[in-house]
Amino acid sequence: MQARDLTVGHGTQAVLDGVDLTLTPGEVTVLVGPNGCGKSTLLRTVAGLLTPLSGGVSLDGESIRSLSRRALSQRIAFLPQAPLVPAGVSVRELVRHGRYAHRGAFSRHTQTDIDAVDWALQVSDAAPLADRRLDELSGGERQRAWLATVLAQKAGVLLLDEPTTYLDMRHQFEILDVVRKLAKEHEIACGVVLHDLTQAAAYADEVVVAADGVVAADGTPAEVLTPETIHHAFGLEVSVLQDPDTGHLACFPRAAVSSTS
Ligand SMILES: Nc1ncnc2c1ncn2[C@@H]1O[C@H](COP(=O)(O)OP(=O)(O)OP(=O)(O)O)[C@@H](O)[C@H]1O
Repeated sequence: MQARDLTVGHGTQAVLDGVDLTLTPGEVTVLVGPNGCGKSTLLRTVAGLLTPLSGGVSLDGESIRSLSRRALSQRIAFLPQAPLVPAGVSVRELVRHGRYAHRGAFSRHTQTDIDAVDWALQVSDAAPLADRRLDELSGGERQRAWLATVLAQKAGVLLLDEPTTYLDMRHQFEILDVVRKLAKEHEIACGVVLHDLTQAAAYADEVVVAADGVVAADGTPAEVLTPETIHHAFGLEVSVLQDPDTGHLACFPRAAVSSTS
């Protein structure tokens, strides 16, 4: 997936300008930035849910504007930040909806659909919840059900807006492990919004930092997650240290800039 010279926003109001973004099969790209900088707006735009103010998005060289909604859903799976919870729907029924793009509205589920739903429930650790009603689950349980739904879509591009919200620490890491494994083993191009810079450093091949209406930096975690860039984007002084066991970077906040100046 490629976005070139993209301006995204709402109505006539631009939020991010001049964005070049490439999501590559087999790689996890993590989008970070302060609240309100435009991460969700960008993700929704490359998912085809918002029209860019200028520029365009293409999949394998084909503009996404030329694709029908169904064709787009076969190729791009998108998990929004706070999906609306349908009343009375079981987790398995919800996850089955993830297969909608692959079958007609009135056709029956094939064995491929059933296998995809079972697999998605399994890898999201949502299988024990399959027969529970979605509106009766905790925030974290519900998040795993939603994740299973987009995984069942089996699209080549996976876009996740803060998928670790509500999850306890173990499930946060498990979900990010699943995302990374999917990218590496199934050649899926993953774009993920995260707030935790240490998680971004551990799971991203590429980090994109949005701030002040533009992409302020992009590159590998080591190139991007520097005290200078973080200071510029978040107004926060941090120490960036390397975990001697994993080699991953970890960010330790020291002080918000406004409180030290
Ligand atoms: N539907 C909308 N209509 C008008 N403005 C919007 C709409 N949705 C978001 N905005 C505005 O667009 C800007 C970017 O919002 P967006 O949700 O993309 O930020 P974000 O980086 O994802 O934030 P957060 O980290 O808080 O989730 C904000 O100023 C927000 O108020």
